[in-house]
Formats: sequence, C-alpha cells, structure tokens
Amino acid sequence: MDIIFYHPTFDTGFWLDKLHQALPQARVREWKPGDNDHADYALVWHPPVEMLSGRKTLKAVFALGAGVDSILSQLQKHPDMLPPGVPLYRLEDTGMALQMQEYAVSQVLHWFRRFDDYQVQKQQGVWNPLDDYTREEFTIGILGAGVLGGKVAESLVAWDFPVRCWSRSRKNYPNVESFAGQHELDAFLSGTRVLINLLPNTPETVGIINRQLLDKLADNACVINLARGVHLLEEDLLAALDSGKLKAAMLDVFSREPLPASSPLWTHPRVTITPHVAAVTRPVEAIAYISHTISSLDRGEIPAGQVDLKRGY
Ligand SMILES: NC(=O)C1=CN([C@@H]2O[C@H](COP(=O)(O)OP(=O)(O)OC[C@H]3O[C@@H](n4cnc5c(N)ncnc54)[C@H](OP(=O)(O)O)[C@@H]3O)[C@@H](O)[C@H]2O)C=CC1
Ligand SMILES: O=CC(=O)O
Repeated sequence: MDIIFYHPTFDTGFWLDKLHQALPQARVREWKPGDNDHADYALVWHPPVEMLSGRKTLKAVFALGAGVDSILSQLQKHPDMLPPGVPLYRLEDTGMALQMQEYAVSQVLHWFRRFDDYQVQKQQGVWNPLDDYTREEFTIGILGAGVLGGKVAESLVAWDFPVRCWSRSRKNYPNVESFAGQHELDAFLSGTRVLINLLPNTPETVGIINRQLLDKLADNACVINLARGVHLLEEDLLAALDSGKLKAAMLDVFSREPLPASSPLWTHPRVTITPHVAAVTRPVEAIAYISHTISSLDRGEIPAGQVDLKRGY
C-alpha cells in the first residue's frame, strides 16, 4: 500500500515516522511536486491541485483537520482535483473535542464570574464586589451541533448552564434544547447570552454572524467564534461591541489569517484573540483514526468521517 502525505506546516518527518509505526505494511512518502507515482491513499492539508488530480488508483483522501472548506473550495475551482468516486474523509474529534471544551468552558466561566469586569477594576485600583450573574440569565447557544458542538454542549451542561444548540437536523443531547433549521434560528437566538460558533464553512453559513443576528441576542451578550473567520462580519461585531449590545468577544479565527496588524480587533479592549489554536490536530489520535479507517476501507467497510461533498461538510 502506498500513502502520500502533504501538509504545508506540520513536521513531515515526525508524521512519516508515526505513520510507519502505525501502518508497518504501508510505504509512506512525502508528496513533492512532480511526484505522479502510484498512491492508494493521500493525507493532505491545503494540497496543491496537481497532488491529487488524475490519480486513478486513489482509494481515499484524508483531510488532516476537521474543516474541509479549503479542500472543497479548491475542488470547486478544479473539479477534477478529486478523481470521481474517491471518498474524502476528515478528522472527527481525534482529540479536538476536549480542546474545544477547555476553550469554551474556561471562557464562559471567565465571563460568568465577571473576571473581565474585575480586571478593569483592578486596572483602576477599584475594590468593589459586583452583583453575581445567575445561570438563568446565562443561556449558552451553540451554532452547529455536530461532533465538536455536541461535545461543547455536553461540557457546559455539566457546569449547569442552560444550553441550547442550532443545527440543520434535530438533536437529542441530554439537557440541551435543540433548534433546527432556518425557521428556528430566531427562537434560538432570542435569550442567548453567550453565542458559540461551531458551524462548518459552507455557502449557507458564510457571514451568518452579522448585525441582524447579533441584534437578536440577549443584551450584553458575548460571542465566541471557534469555527471559521468568514462566519463573522468583523465590522458588525465591532459595531455591536461599541453600541453596547455586545459585552465581549473571544475570537480564534479570522477572515484573514494571520490577523493583519492594522485590524481594529487587536486593540479593542473587549475582544480577546487567539491565533487559530482552539483545537489543533493531535498526531497520535489522528493517525490512530486514519490507520483504523484505512483498515476498514481495505475490509470493504464504510467507516465514519466521510465528507458529504454536496452538503459541503
Ligand atoms: N478553530 C479551530 O481550531 C478549529 C475549528 N474547527 C471548525 O469547526 C467546525 C465544526 O466541526 P465539527 O463539529 O467536526 O463539524 P460537524 O460537521 O460534525 O458539525 C457541523 C454542525 O453544523 C450544523 N450545520 C451545518 N450547516 C448548517 C446550516 N446551514 N444550518 C444549521 N446548522 C448547520 C450541522 O448540522 P447537522 O448535524 O444537522 O448536519 C452540524 O450539527 C469545522 O468545520 C471547522 O471549521 C474545527 C477544528 C478546529
Ligand atoms: O481549523 C482546524 C480544523 O481542523 O478544521
């Protein structure tokens, strides 16, 4: 079995070693421009078009992350990039859900316990106990209730917050109120105090966090964007912060990455920024999933994690 690997930033030598250990029967190589030799499987992130196109022997392509928007947008421009019938798999959880839970829970607790307000008071040398927030006024709404959104919901339920989610199909997560479809979006937003975004980037979700949506949240709402920068209109977010509608935002992803030095988000006192690190690919877990999936495919089974190319996630 031949496996080709391409990632623009990962330590390729480390990954090839780990892949050899997990799949000792496979010949694994780094793909380099001009390499058209035989391959059964391709492991990729932001792959050059020529890496995949015309490969008639490919049995599957694995995205080395959870979101497949960059591959799908390339596929739209170069429809022959993925040979017909070759399935695309993505990483489902593989250690990312726990990271998302850590990020979301720590930030929600930060706002709930008013540590942001106490930080401002500290800078002013003010000793002033503030009123507590109650959980009843701290409803958490999660846009996207799939692998990651579902796990984030579970962790916030464990902290006793009222939690609701919004997805295309109805969910049945314990103690999470499920809203499904466009026609239930307004009801989902109404009363949501902390909005957490974990949607995939598709034509339906681009720009979804805009002025109209933010206006429908509870007053003094907070936003956490963990999915993709294109979901959120940064100007609308800044306007909502400055008008007092929004209290704060925690952003991990941006419409341009790295976030340009000129962006007003850097200097806004109520915006916190992390550099797209909410949940990174964990090699050991990712390779365990990929090797398990390859074994399932070789046995003729249909493993989990296949991307629905028409749906776009
Ligand atoms: N910042 C970071 O470090 C990382 C960011 N991400 C981002 O997180 C995203 C989510 O990942 P993951 O949970 O694995 O994805 P999933 O595909 O498992 O979940 C996506 C969820 O979004 C819902 N959804 C999709 N389209 C719509 C729509 N038009 N209207 C309403 N709901 C919709 C789906 O609904 P349904 O269940 O009904 O299909 C599903 O619940 C990734 O696509 C990626 O962009 C991922 C990893 C790291
Ligand atoms: O943003 C990261 C991913 O895995 O998707």
